[in-house]
Amino acid sequence: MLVLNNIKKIFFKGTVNEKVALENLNLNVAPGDFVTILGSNGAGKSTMFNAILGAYPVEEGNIFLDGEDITFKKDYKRALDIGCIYQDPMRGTSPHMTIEENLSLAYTRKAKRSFFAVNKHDSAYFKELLATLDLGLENRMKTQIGLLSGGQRQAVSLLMSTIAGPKLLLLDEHTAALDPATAKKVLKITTEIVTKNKITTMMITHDMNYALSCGNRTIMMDEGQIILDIKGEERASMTPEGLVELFSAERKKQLTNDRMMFSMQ
Ligand SMILES: Nc1ncnc2c1ncn2[C@@H]1O[C@H](COP(=O)(O)OP(=O)(O)OP(=O)(O)O)[C@@H](O)[C@H]1O
Repeated sequence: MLVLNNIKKIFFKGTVNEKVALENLNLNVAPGDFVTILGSNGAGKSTMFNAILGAYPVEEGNIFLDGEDITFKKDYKRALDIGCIYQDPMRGTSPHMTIEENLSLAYTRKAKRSFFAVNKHDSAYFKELLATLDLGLENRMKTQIGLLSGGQRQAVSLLMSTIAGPKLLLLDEHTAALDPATAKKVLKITTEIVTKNKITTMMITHDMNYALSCGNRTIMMDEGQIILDIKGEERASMTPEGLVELFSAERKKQLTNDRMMFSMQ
């Protein structure tokens, strides 16, 4: 459902600061896949997401979503089909609007309905959705979202990003700024939401354990390319240590000398 075909992205092209961030990047994600993405700092993970989102044009290659070539499609049009949640809980929500107003904005955007006030029917639906988070937020629907904790905000962001049924959900280290217990809870909620709604998902993480425990496929990036792609039985029996060894062998380098920053809590 998502195909990346020979993607190349260069920053500061033709200058002394030229940086090839993605090169020969190929990926084929099947409908319903939940792909976790690992890689060292600067490997190109966020750049890949930005290329999919249309934040900037790519130098070479094509991007297909559900068979449609979206390579030259405007970012705001892609946003109707692709949800994204970032590390910073402040991003993606309107802090001075209430929880229910934020949900309503996300809900009505794709339906091309005007946003005036939250109607009773929608309000009941939002309450039901919030209750599934099990954070008590269904009783705080009139609370400004800026007053919520980081974890609560990320949980609401998950609802906002999935409420209009996106084709693809991109999670860019969306639990990295949360304490370990909250991160675990938000990941549990993430898995529940994407599984229930059958949303094709890609999640960047630096945590090897989460990379293997969430989703059905793990890819590892290095220098703008995918160097490992693990799924099925191989993944089911994979350990974080095994991943490190595989990565190490692939790069023919020892990870101790590497810039990789993986936590193995
Ligand atoms: N907007 C930009 N302008 C210039 N260079 C950029 C830009 N975005 C990314 N880069 C460069 O492209 C390379 C890949 O960066 P990217 O942010 O995709 O890495 P990453 O794998 O997401 O790393 P991290 O784990 O640290 O977030 C890096 O060398 C980075 O400095």
